[in-house]
Amino acid sequence: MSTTSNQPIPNPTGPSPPLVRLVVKPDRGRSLVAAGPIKPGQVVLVDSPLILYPSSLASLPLCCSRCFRVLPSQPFPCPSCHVALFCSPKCLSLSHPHLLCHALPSLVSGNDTWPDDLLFLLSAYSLPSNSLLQLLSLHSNSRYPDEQMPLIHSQLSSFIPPNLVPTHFSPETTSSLLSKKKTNSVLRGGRALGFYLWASMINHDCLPNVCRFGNIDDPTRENNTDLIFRALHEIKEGSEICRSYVVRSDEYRERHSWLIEYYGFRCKCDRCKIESKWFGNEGEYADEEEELVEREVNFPHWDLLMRYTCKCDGTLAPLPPYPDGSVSDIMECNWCGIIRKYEPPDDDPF
Ligand SMILES: C[S@@+](CC[C@H](N)C(=O)[O-])C[C@H]1O[C@@H](n2cnc3c(N)ncnc32)[C@H](O)[C@@H]1O
Repeated sequence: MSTTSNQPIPNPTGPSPPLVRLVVKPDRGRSLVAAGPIKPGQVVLVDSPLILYPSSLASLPLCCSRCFRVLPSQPFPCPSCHVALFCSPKCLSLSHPHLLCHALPSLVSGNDTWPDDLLFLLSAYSLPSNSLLQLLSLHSNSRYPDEQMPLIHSQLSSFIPPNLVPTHFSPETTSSLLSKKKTNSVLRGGRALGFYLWASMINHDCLPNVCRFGNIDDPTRENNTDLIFRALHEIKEGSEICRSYVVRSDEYRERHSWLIEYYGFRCKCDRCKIESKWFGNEGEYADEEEELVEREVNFPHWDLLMRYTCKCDGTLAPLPPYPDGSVSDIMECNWCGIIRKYEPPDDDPF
């Protein structure tokens, strides 16, 4: 059962009309579903970051503070803080979050306990009010430790001059912002963390039907910080769009602990229903032999898993359909970038 939301999905650089709509499901909250039939390889969603900020102080000398590409040998320093560096006059002119800019000289020379959280908070509080509220609307299932909150908020206050105090600045907002990090932040290129409003609405399945592309270092993409979601196979109208929050080749037990720890839910997808019974889990199978028979004979998802798993453990998705609408049989890995023709999996799964 689901409730249709009237909330439109603005997707300026994505498919038009949008291929997804937002619904609310009783067991998992906001969810994206296919607004019509979706073809294998089709771009389902393109999402730009609400914020993107350096994941640590160590990232600052390595990457552009605007686009987060690796810096050239002659970068352009920020004329205000002299700490942030930019890769081009264009990125320099677009600059970086104003509160972060103000705080960076003290932050890099100080000895704060939580510099990474301060980088996030200063970037978030620099957002225009409506974007900050969008960030605050994201789901979270963990609370920042209450005992650390007064200290981190007072450290944060010391970096914000009285004339720049943002509208929603308060210990409650700070606490709420920090609680969003674990469930929603996306690491980009190992050096920046981003929050993406619509991508954050995509729920999990251990047999996902979309995967995420978007190499931040791709020199051919102007919007290099966008995330692009492509369909792995055909998706029927009304079906939920799901990505995998875990490494898909991981065993049930690892997937289960990760999902509980980071996302606070127990996955009940078709794959988990079967694998949870395997030997060593909560299992029905009394011994390893019985389990191996089950894995080889009765695991209906083997072909699906193999077809879309690259040797590097990344996910393979078909290239977007050709202009005439025909589907490509060329697969691209979202992790190592390899492009190869679809090869049927070996017979022997193990
Ligand atoms: C990134 S958010 C996804 C959007 C979220 N449903 C919302 O309402 O904003 C992740 C959260 O969605 C829920 N979720 C995602 N996939 C789920 C699933 N397969 N089963 C149950 N809950 C799920 C969990 O609460 C998880 O912490």
